Amino acid sequence: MQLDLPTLAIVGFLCSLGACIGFTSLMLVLRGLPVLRWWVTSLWIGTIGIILLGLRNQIPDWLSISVANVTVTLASALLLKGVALHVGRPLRWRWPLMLVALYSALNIWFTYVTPDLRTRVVLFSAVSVAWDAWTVTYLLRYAPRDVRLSCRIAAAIMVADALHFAYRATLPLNPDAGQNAFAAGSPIIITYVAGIVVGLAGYFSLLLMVTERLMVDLRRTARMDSLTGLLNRGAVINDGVLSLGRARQAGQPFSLLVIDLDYFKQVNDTWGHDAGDAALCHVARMIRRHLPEGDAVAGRYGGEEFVVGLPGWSMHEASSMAEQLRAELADVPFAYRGKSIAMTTSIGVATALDGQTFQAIVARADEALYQAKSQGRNEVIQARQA
Ligand SMILES: Nc1nc2c(ncn2[C@@H]2O[C@H](COP(=O)(O)OP(=O)(O)OP(=O)(O)O)[C@@H](O)[C@H]2O)c(=O)[nH]1
Repeated sequence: MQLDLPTLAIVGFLCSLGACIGFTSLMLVLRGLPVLRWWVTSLWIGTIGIILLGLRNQIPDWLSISVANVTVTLASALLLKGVALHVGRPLRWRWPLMLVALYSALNIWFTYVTPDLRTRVVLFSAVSVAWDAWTVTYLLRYAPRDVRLSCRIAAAIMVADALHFAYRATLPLNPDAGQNAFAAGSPIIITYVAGIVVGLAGYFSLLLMVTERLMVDLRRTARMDSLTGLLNRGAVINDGVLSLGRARQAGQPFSLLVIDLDYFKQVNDTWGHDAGDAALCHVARMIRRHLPEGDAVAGRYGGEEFVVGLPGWSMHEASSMAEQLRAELADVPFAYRGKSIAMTTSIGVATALDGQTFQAIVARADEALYQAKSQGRNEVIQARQA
């Protein structure tokens, strides 16, 4: 088998083209994922650059050298923009464009002013290492915890890419290479093969990042109450059980509130269902404001019923938070489209007894809540501690 440079260039081009087609299809299917737009644009522009580089001696030099190199480095800038967006640290154009401009100027200088292929090869490798290092910094420094694994894998692949370019940068320095850096023989062939392998791994790492992000979003959506943004019933039970377990292990108390709006049917009947929805969101916001940092669990347990789990909180502390919530809601009418909607709430409070399950604590808080309802509503009642 003959592994010559033109053959490897064609293989590289075909891989790149395949990635363009694959990622463009993915972008069409996952409409609305902005990072994919950056990455797909980067892949197409990079592929155009590879085509132009491959047409050396068949098209004018200004196309196969200058435009081709600028195009390839622009593709790296677009990839970086996508990565920055993916990790939630959008990057301004100014610095990437300055690197593109600096590299382009040097490339043009060593093509037309003092032509030197060896310097151009070193420059190309150096700027590729710079892009890799910049992108790795974003991936490792800013990746949110929930998508960190795929970002770390992508960073590792980029480090491999940087290493292969660093090695390639040393090849023209070999005295045997003369003005024809590509005459360096098998070492340059090895870097081309490595480039193709790392490139393919790089495409998969982009796919991995997109997949992990989608999985995280899917899990979050499955756990969320779509109206209020709090946890839904299933997630409250799931997280509540875990939170109770952790509190027990740490020898801490665990208290729980069940909050139910009073005469909520009347809110719907009087002001309309949209106003009812807005009122539920208003209560959710209020609950969120009162939540302590850390392990607390808050969710919508039923139609107009909310549950708040408070690990480390005693009955006394939980009751005083419940009283603040009740008073705040009763004292400040909810403003909705110029209307003022008065609302009150009844709250049951319970603290975990020895060995009691999460659901059993909810049931005890629920009993206290119904006592509050039967006593006239707008009240906080503590569950019996026996
Ligand atoms: N707007 C809106 N209303 C809801 C939602 N879920 C449940 N409800 C309404 O909440 C009301 C609950 O009514 P009831 O169970 O009679 O309770 P209530 O009127 O609050 O009376 P008490 O709890 O006894 O004070 C019903 O009218 C439901 O239609 C929702 O997501 N949005």
